[in-house]
Amino acid sequence: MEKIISIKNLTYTYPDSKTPAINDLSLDIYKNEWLSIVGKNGSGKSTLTKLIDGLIEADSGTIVIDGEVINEENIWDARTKIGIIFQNPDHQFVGATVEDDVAFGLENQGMPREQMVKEIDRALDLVKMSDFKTRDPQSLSGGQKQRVAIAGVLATKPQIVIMDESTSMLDPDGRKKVLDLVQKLRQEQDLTIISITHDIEETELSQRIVVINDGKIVQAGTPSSIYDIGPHLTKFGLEEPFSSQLVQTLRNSVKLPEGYLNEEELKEQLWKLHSSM
Ligand SMILES: Nc1ncnc2c1ncn2[C@@H]1O[C@H](COP(=O)(O)OP(=O)(O)OP(=O)(O)O)[C@@H](O)[C@H]1O
Repeated sequence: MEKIISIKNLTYTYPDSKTPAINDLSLDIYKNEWLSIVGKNGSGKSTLTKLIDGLIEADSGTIVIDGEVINEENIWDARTKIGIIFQNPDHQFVGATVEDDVAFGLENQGMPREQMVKEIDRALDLVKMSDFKTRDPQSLSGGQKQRVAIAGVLATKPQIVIMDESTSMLDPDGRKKVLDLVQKLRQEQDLTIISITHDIEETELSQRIVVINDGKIVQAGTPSSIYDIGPHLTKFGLEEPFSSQLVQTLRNSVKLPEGYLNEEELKEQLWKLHSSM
């Protein structure tokens, strides 16, 4: 597997703080993977994002993006490879219409008008929002707003998309739709997804989870292996996933296979039990 980001011994302490927000953290992220970074409030997730995107500079350690050690000279080039989708889409809208909004990142790149129109259409088509081109972004639902925000990011053709609590303001249905879309785009557009969240439920579609606490990685593994530590997640200020809690409770009365079961697997097991009764 090819690395797209390689972080080594990264440490950062805010100027007015005594304890490091990121503390000797090392992490490799691979091309086309979906990595979830989870941790409670204040664990260091946003600081790590800011370091990766070059908004702040580490006190020590290195970040390699797409083969280049990041420094003051090449950070702007590295940033063009990264797109960030934030928690509250209202804070990212700058245009009066959906298409103006998607155009924003492209205008910043100085793209000629004709090519820009094509790119906007392509990006809106990818997120199935072409019919909303002339709408005021503020008039859209939360899920639609996030799809437009994703289009804005995709239009600039990043290799890496960082989702910073991007679905935390959506209802369960809106959240599922956005996460399914991200999964599809990851596969079709060969993107690397880094999703940052304090909500473990949001990580099911990712391939790997790292749990951070006090600026350090305290657990890493596949979603099943992380969900499997169930109640121990509370040690890091995280809630045990609902399906994992349910499985623990059901195990007291029915026989279920070992290990973590996701919702689909649990449904299947319960059907089997039901039909054998
Ligand atoms: N501008 C700042 N100045 C000083 N300390 C800061 C600043 N921003 C964050 N911190 C501290 O750094 C640590 C990590 O914060 P960070 O915002 O990275 O956490 P987080 O995991 O993103 O939290 P949340 O989920 O609440 O967004 C915390 O102890 C926080 O208080």
